[in-house]
Amino acid sequence: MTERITKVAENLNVGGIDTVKLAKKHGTPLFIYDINKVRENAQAFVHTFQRLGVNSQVAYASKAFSSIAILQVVKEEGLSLDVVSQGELHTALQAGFPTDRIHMHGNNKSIEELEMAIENKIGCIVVDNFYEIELLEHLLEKYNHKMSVLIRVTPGIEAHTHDYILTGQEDSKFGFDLSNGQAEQALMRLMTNEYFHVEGIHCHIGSQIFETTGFVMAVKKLFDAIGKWNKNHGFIPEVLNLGGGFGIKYTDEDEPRPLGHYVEALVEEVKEQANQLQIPIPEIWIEPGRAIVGDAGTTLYNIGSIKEIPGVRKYVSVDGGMTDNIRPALYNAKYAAVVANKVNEPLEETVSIAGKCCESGDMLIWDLQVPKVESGDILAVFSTGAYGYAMANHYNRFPKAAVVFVEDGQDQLVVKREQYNELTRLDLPYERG
Ligand SMILES: Cc1ncc(COP(=O)(O)O)c(C=O)c1O
Ligand SMILES: N[C@@H](CCCC[NH3+])C(=O)O
Repeated sequence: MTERITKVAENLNVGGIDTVKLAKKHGTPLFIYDINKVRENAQAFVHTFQRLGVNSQVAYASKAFSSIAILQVVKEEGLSLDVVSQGELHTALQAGFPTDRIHMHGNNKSIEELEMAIENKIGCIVVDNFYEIELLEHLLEKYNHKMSVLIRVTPGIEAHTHDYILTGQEDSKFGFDLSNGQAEQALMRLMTNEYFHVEGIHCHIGSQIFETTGFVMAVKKLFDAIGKWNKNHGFIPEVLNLGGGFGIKYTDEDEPRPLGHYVEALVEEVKEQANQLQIPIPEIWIEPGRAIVGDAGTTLYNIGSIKEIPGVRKYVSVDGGMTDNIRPALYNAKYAAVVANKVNEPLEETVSIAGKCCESGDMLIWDLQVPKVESGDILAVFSTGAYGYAMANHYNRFPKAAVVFVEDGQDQLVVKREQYNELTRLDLPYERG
């Protein structure tokens, strides 16, 4: 899939390391991240902004994969961070992430979450709804703290992606609607309260989007509003946060643009629109998650049972599934994979890769071309770095997989495999009477 994933001798090699050896050393299922690829993805965004001479922040959307180690890498690359919960903020603090570069999202932020954000003086809160404004009005006064905020708006854009990961359309649980005036009401309420510094506007149109058209349309819609708000309230945004959503390659059917291409399209449109309105070019922020870590991740599984139904299908079961990658079951997401210990062998058969959960829908890949597979082979599924470990669950009480980073020929365990006693650590015995 990437140039770093090479076929050396008989085995698949990722980041300079033989994946079959990694599977033996760390066990399976195993997430491996090619850290040089993470760095390369981050810099593709950062360098393009620098080349275009625009002030920017590239905030990693940590929902894609949050762990102390990955946030340390992201910090080293100079990115900012998007968190959507106390748990994600806690992880960021544990990783020593500079709090002034943390932005908080959420469509139902709790008092505790907001207090944690205020107490840690995070860089900004992306305000989502009127209930949140009310909570913040009380809390900021109580803490006597002035908070930088962005107003999250829904621009009414239907990007071309799966319905469940669309967010910019009018009928959405996120943000203030632009067309019905709610966004303007929110702006006025925030601008007239001394505890808020309204830095700008945020919008996110969805995830795994390839075309630049949706992003460009969103910028146009934002500037329509800015023009109006400028006239009505003298509002000039210092920041435009255009969210994440930049698509990556999962299979050969996907044709994403180079990451810098999305930045170029956004910057060009923002510059043009700002010039038309005769306002200074705002700082442009983006929030990629998938595009930073997605194609840097590969999952290794051990192949166990193989069931052939003559004339129908061959099911090849692996020792993970919807517990470590729920995306195929949830979004019908497609993945590419190879048998890691047989990468040089000719493709001989078509099989379907099943997970081990007690669900017929727990299928990772339908109709995959492979060499002759046998129990004990190692399957490597590509581009699992985003929303894989992050959405892992305990269905059927399977422990969570381990995560290993590979970089310059070295491997490092960064998230331990969960143990059975950890699965029951919150359980209390039943006591009658
Ligand atoms: C507000 C917001 N920002 C950023 C992201 C990251 O999206 P992606 O991982 O597709 O870049 C999401 C998720 O879709 C999001 O909801
Ligand atoms: N979790 C989703 C994307 C939604 C991202 C968060 N808004 C996925 O796996 O594709």
